[in-house]
Amino acid sequence: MTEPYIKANQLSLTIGSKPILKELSFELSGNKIIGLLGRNSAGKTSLLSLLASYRQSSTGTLELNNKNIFDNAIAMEQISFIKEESFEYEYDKAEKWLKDRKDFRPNFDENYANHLIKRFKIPMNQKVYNLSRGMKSALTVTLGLASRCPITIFDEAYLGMDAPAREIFYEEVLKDYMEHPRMIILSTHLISEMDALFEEVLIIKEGALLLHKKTEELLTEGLSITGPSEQVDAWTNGQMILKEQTLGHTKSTMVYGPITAEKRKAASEAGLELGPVSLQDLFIHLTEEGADSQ
Ligand SMILES: Nc1ncnc2c1ncn2[C@@H]1O[C@H](COP(=O)(O)OP(=O)(O)OP(=O)(O)O)[C@@H](O)[C@H]1O
Repeated sequence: MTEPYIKANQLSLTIGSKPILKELSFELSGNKIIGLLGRNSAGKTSLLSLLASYRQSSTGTLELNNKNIFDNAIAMEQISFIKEESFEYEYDKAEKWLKDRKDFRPNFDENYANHLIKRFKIPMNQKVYNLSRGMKSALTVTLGLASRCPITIFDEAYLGMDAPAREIFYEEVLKDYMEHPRMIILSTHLISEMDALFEEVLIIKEGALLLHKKTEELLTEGLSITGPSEQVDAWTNGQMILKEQTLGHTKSTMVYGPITAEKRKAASEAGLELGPVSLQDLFIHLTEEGADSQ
């Protein structure tokens, strides 16, 4: 199949009178791992539900390879949407649950599924509703990874897992993506553990798209600058300031936005210390009430 190309144009979702998603326009193309970041209630699940055709947008368009996604059987075959499930009424054993689903997934790799079952130690002879929350997550994640759909969406499906299990998940996402490239979209608000996975990120805030950038580019636009307060203030004047901390006469300020080579040179000439900012820090401060990106 050709590499996926998703285009959203002025995409909005209103439920009742509540605007949930507000005129989002973006393009996602090619095989890559994409992070969809947003605070609680930002609209991540709502956006992913539109992508997976679980919902129809109120206005705007959403296309896969230039065809409307909603009600499009071809698009449906190419998208796998994995989210945390409570499975309250899932009385089948885990092995039957997985078997019933794999038949609808043409790229499903049984050997790989078995490998994941062993790594996550999923008790496949137990009834699904009886599995622990972490094992339910591991089961859905196994389905998502082993299905090898051209567009695989994980909507915080790994939240129920403990730290070692999440580590396995991150390792497997990366390893399997390298061997079988596809578009993988991971939504999360737990960024520090996952930032190394994302080639690009979309950040949504209160239903609107705050930014969509390559992770590398985003990270070069965040900078912490430390030194004598007056000099730091002079240097950061005119920059978008995300955070300031002062200790005695020393100040550390986090800024965001394009920084010219001359400005960097001026900082080193003034003896100011420039340091990187993590994706998590950028996310926290860019999505704060009152903050606005450029
Ligand atoms: N069916 C619905 N009816 C009314 N409001 C809804 C419905 N579904 C979602 N919302 C609202 O839309 C907003 C976005 O919810 P959504 O689940 O998409 O956010 P999220 O970013 O995935 O949040 P979280 O990280 O907490 O899971 C929330 O305010 C939520 O209450």
